[in-house]
Amino acid sequence: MTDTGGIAPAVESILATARQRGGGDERVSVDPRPLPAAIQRAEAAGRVPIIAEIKPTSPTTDGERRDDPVELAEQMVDGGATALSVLTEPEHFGGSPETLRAVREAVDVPVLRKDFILREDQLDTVEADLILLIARFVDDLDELVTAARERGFQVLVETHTEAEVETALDAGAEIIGVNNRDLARLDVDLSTFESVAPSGSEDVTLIAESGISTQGDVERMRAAGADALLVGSAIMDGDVAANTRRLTTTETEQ
Ligand SMILES: O=C(O)c1ccccc1NCC(=O)[C@H](O)[C@H](O)COP(=O)(O)O
Repeated sequence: MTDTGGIAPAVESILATARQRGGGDERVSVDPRPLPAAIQRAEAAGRVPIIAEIKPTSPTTDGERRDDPVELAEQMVDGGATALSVLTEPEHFGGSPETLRAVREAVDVPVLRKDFILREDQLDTVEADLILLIARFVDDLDELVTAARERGFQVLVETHTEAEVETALDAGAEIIGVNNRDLARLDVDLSTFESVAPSGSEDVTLIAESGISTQGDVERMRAAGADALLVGSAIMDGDVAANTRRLTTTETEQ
């Protein structure tokens, strides 16, 4: 694993269970719904491209939301979500591969599998349009990016530092997320995206992740170059359709 030094106990626990988790028996083959095209459609329709996350709970959330994930997904799409992110991690986030399967069947937007994937066999758990790989935790990013693409997945490489962005670009990443949440301390700082996101790379789709809750936050991340924003807690807390609509209809200048 690349670097797990000095990370929060909750994340140590997430990684320990991820190392134990098996993968699928059969290699998956995905015909993905393209994220860049979905982002373009949202922008043409005057909506901010938001990837709304179905996150029943997390180490930094109080309690668990037990609503039907398919209903939540449909409400997010009604609210204008460009894509969905579905947690499949069971122990710390209340997710499951079955949830993702059901959500992907019910909607027609791209669906990201949000999990802590460390090995190739874990790619074969369930079909998704995109898969998340966290640069900090994957041993050989090039190898896993290639393995994911061979299965048809689009790959979102998550970063938190400039060095990780370099690693992602070296691995040929075309979709890069900058997580404003520091997985070492679990604190969130929106200036992370502003300082770490690469500028001027037209070929890369840039996603600002975590800590986005207000229309001001949306404007700030868009002004810093985010093509799309990944939002979990602020959408899951309350009326998910209304929360999604509030963020997707923010006026931004790009
Ligand atoms: O969300 C957490 O508490 C968390 C804790 C430990 C590792 C990862 C965690 N979250 C993963 C994410 O990247 C977020 O779910 C996602 O970016 C949405 O963030 P937010 O909008 O702040 O819920």
